[in-house]
Amino acid sequence: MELLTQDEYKSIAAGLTLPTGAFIDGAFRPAISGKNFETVNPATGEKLADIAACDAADVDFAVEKAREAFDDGRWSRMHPSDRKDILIRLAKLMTRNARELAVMESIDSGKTIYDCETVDIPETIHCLKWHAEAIDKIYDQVSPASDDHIAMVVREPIGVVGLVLPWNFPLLMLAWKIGPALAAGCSVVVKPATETTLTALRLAELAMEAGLPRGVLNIVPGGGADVGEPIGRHMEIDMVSFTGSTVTGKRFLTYSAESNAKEVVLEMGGKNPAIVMDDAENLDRVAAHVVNGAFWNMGENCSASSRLIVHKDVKAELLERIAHHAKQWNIGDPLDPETRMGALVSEGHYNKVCGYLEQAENVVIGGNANKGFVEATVVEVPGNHSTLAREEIFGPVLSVIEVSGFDEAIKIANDTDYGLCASIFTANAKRAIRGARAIRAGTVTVNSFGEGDITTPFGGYKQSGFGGRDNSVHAHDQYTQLKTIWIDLADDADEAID
Ligand SMILES: NC(=O)C1=CN([C@@H]2O[C@H](COP(=O)(O)OP(=O)(O)OC[C@H]3O[C@@H](n4cnc5c(N)ncnc54)[C@H](O)[C@@H]3O)[C@@H](O)[C@H]2O)C=CC1
Ligand code: BAL
Repeated sequence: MELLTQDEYKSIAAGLTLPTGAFIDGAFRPAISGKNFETVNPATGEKLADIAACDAADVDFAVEKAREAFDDGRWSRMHPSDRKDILIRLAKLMTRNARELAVMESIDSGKTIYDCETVDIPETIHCLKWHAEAIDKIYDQVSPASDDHIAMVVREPIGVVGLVLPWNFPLLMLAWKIGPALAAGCSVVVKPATETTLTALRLAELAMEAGLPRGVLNIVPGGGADVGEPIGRHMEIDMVSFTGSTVTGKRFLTYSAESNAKEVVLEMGGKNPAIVMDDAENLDRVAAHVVNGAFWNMGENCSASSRLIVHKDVKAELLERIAHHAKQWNIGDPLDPETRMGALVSEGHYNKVCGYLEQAENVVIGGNANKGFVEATVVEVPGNHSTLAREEIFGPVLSVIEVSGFDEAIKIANDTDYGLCASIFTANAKRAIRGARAIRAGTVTVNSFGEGDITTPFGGYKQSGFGGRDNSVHAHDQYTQLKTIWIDLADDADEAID
């Protein structure tokens, strides 16, 4: 899609109708308490809307409606091909409304319109379509059996699912979860991040237009303690899938243990290493990847390459080239299509990132911050023990650690509580494969930065992930459970039971 001008985007933003109610049982509603919370544009500080501030009572209502929908089979027992048709209709409606969704996402989150138009919205649509297309092609199984029995292994939707979302890719993370959950036949209760609720509400409206039966997709806006915790502790929710910080993710294990032992899938933080060895080819290209990995989406990305582990012999040249590429990541109005770095998501998060910048003693590139915007920053750190090398900053801050050899690089890469993503830049194929195997992370890219695509599973080792994977057919495992149906075929079956 061709990009518009800044003025054209501003005019779309000014004309948007923003959804403000909770979306439960197919309709927008105020919170039962009547309370609201403000959502603001982090790039300007302007209030955008007052949104229903839900709590446990709204969660109960949404779960009741989701359970009703699941149990009467209006979606869970619909023929998979019919579910597919409705989800594809939703994807088409999103395509028709892509521009509006991109602008809404940008003003609500501070993300650049460039990213919203070229990545977030198209990837969201692709994700929904992909899972819809997959669902009538995933087969149940018949087990290898003796003559005396036949056993079927049937995949059933898990039931009512709670989805608790982060603010860094609001629509895309929603799609990563509702794509497979709805395709599988589940009913869902979604809690968007408080900072970024608007596009989830709009998507729910489009889903109704596409023909999704009421009660199947419910969006309950509100705070973590008010809505997230009641979802985690709900006795009628069968499974929760969460993306966000490790601290909050772990709480869901407690909620589950203290309620109904619901299944929990957690996609959490990262402190992802990019290893650059002395034999890496084309340092300019490597620098472009490292910069993209560190600064894309203002570093508000769980898979951001936030630790550069670089061989001492190539460090100086690589940093020079990184400085050159970092200059192209200009800060500006997120609605200007030329802008590559927008505003951080909230004042609170901006202050947190600035707190880390204050700890930086050896700033090589950038280091400045102003009113919600932070420059692409590269910091040399004394070693992997420093705070900047260990904690997830979730901002555009790249910490550089110098090493003298491959084994040392791998050891440092693994010296972290996290294990989400990693990349290795080397021309030596054996090193690349040995490194990829040795690094304890869910995704390792070689001579590139990335997190794979919809066809490949995404999730973390160690404290980056728990219980399952997003993306690919493996994502369907989260939202389904296996049932064995065993049938005795022996002539004397009745006697055998006695
Ligand atoms: N891995 C990732 O993709 C993300 C990581 N983060 C990290 O987390 C840090 C804090 O950001 P937050 O927005 O506070 O992340 P968070 O992990 O606290 O929030 C994620 C979701 O959990 C909900 N939540 C918060 N507290 C909860 C509770 N006690 N019980 C149930 N649900 C709860 C939030 O409302 C949001 O919907 C960031 O600075 C960043 O480092 C944040 C967002 C995404
Ligand atoms: N990068 C997609 C997953 C996340 O940041 O939460």
